[in-house]
Amino acid sequence: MSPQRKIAVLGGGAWGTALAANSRRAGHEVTLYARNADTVAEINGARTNSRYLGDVVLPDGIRASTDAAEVLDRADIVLAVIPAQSLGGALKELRPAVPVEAPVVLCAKGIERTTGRRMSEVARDSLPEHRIGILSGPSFAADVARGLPTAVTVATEDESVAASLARALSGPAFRCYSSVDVTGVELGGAIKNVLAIAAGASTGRGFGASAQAALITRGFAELRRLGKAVGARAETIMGLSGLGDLMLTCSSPQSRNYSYGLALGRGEDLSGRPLAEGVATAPIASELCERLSVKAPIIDATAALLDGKITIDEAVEALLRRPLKSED
Ligand SMILES: NC(=O)C1=CN([C@@H]2O[C@H](COP(=O)(O)OP(=O)(O)OC[C@H]3O[C@@H](n4cnc5c(N)ncnc54)[C@H](O)[C@@H]3O)[C@@H](O)[C@H]2O)C=CC1
Ligand SMILES: O=C(CO)COP(=O)(O)O
Repeated sequence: MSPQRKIAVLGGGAWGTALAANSRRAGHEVTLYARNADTVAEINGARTNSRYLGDVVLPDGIRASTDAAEVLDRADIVLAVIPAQSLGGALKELRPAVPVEAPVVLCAKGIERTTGRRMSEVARDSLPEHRIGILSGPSFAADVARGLPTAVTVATEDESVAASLARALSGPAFRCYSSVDVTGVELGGAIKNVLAIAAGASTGRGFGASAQAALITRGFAELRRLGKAVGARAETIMGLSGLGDLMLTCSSPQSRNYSYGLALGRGEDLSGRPLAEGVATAPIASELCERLSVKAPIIDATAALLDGKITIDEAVEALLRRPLKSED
């Protein structure tokens, strides 16, 4: 076990709470910042976060607060678990309270809709003096909060910082691999959400398991091409944060993105659903592919579908009618 550190978690949703539970099980002092006073009271009192994690009981000793400065005071490691589209603004606001020595590990999966920036680019702008890391991989919050076995990747540009973060964040059932490929790790997490919406929509519409497998595999080819274009390592795209997370997210209704796609495919009402990061990431991922001349028909079709420009039937028909080509 690594020496005890103080870990400050920013964000009191499903993933922030699950990572706080994991950090506590790994033996650290853990504080958690949530904006909602009821959430804070529930975590500190009943040791639950029922809105996001049902009846899962959290380990003893997590101290939640609505006071970000108190949570961040003397932190050795900061886990930023704020949704992708809010991350930049939140970090800018919190900047004076974030200790400069503490690496800031970003745990959101998305691309900023208005700028096309990946999470590390967003954070470097908001926190220019801090070391920035990414944590990503196949990991449902409910599984991690319950202490079920999980493996993820933690990346920073500095190899020794990545290794030290992986040691610190690994817990009894949570295994962190380290990486220096920040771009690759964050890209996989963002794109798999878009592809999960596509897979869910196809299945929800009744196109069957073969179509779903084809979408996942050809979607993965798009991720590989995009990864190459932005300088990600092929091994990373093949790893936990790429292929691993794609497999998980595209195959389980536990995923909010896959479930969003399922509901879309079934023609259900989409209002008031839980966070599905792929909805905001799809259009900007499609734009990014176009800008980089990366062929990404599934990402493009998902963006068009979400925008109401085409129906699922039209999207699938257009994908099937593309000129035949060699498999690459
Ligand atoms: N839930 C999961 O299984 C996993 C989620 N993630 C990623 O983690 C990120 C967060 O997801 P969840 O925690 O699951 O979402 P969630 O919807 O459960 O919670 C989001 C939390 O962020 C808070 N928040 C929003 N804007 C904020 C701001 N400006 N300042 C402070 N707090 C703010 C909300 O109040 C809420 O408590 C997403 O990017 C998601 O893709 C990654 C791995 C697993
Ligand atoms: O990122 C996740 C699993 O690794 C969680 O996926 P959803 O956000 O689709 O629930």
